Amino acid sequence: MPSLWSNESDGSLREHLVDVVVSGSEPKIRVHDLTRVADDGSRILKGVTIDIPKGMIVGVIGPSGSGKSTFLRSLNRLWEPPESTVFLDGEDITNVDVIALRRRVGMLFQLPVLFQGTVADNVRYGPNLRGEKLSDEEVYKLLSLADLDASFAKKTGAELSVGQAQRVALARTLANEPEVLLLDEPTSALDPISTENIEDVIVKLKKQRGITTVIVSHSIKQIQKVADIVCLVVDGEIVEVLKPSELSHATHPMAQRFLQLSS
Ligand SMILES: Nc1ncnc2c1ncn2[C@@H]1O[C@H](COP(=O)(O)OP(=O)(O)OP(=O)(O)O)[C@@H](O)[C@H]1O
Repeated sequence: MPSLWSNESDGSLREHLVDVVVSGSEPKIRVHDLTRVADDGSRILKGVTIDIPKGMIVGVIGPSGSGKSTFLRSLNRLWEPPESTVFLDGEDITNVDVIALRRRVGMLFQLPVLFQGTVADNVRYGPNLRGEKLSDEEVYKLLSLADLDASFAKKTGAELSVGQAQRVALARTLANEPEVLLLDEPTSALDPISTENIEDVIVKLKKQRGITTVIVSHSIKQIQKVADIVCLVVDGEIVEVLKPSELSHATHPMAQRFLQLSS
């Protein structure tokens, strides 16, 4: 159960991480002993413990069915975690109003689902719910942040490619000014160029806005491109935390096998 701040069993891991972690600062997200038991008694997550530093991009990789999505969904209560297991800025998220939480912790899925209406309507959706009306300029700015030009504002979902729709979904999420982005295989349905666009935007958001990001991906290449640190999940546990450039150093046998097959 590695923590980014300390790892009793592996001093070298701590050394590896010292230069990417801002030592001493409060983590943006703290996950402590998070366990999920399925109805049949099997454990989907087994005591996951990790601190996610503010402003960092954390990649989550691992074999299919290892619990990556369940972990991600627990961070904004799409799956309700037990009390006192997930904290945002030190506050137990089960005590935070769920709508407010999901504004602060936005999420993007594998396939974008746009609401009826235009792209601009979609981008305005969240602010509208709060009684805020975004100007055209504000909509264009959000589209630009997601690498779409202003001409998209009037289009409808039916006129967009999946990659463009995913960027609209991202702009809609960004309209809520999230502090954290959860990305669940956000490019697995996209072509290589759309994939690159989204990857570039993820890195830009970190640099320009300091958004803390957790990205689940099956692409080692993608994780190496965008992530600052990588969590290897095997059978409901985070078995290793590594720098992207050091993935080949993974020691857990299943993690090694997964990495060999994926590279
Ligand atoms: N609501 C649920 N009820 C029971 N079991 C579930 C539920 N959701 C997920 N599981 C099981 O939990 C395990 C982990 O699922 P999860 O989707 O988190 O894995 P994953 O690592 O994201 O997989 P993939 O890479 O294939 O998306 C799987 O065995 C899955 O069948």
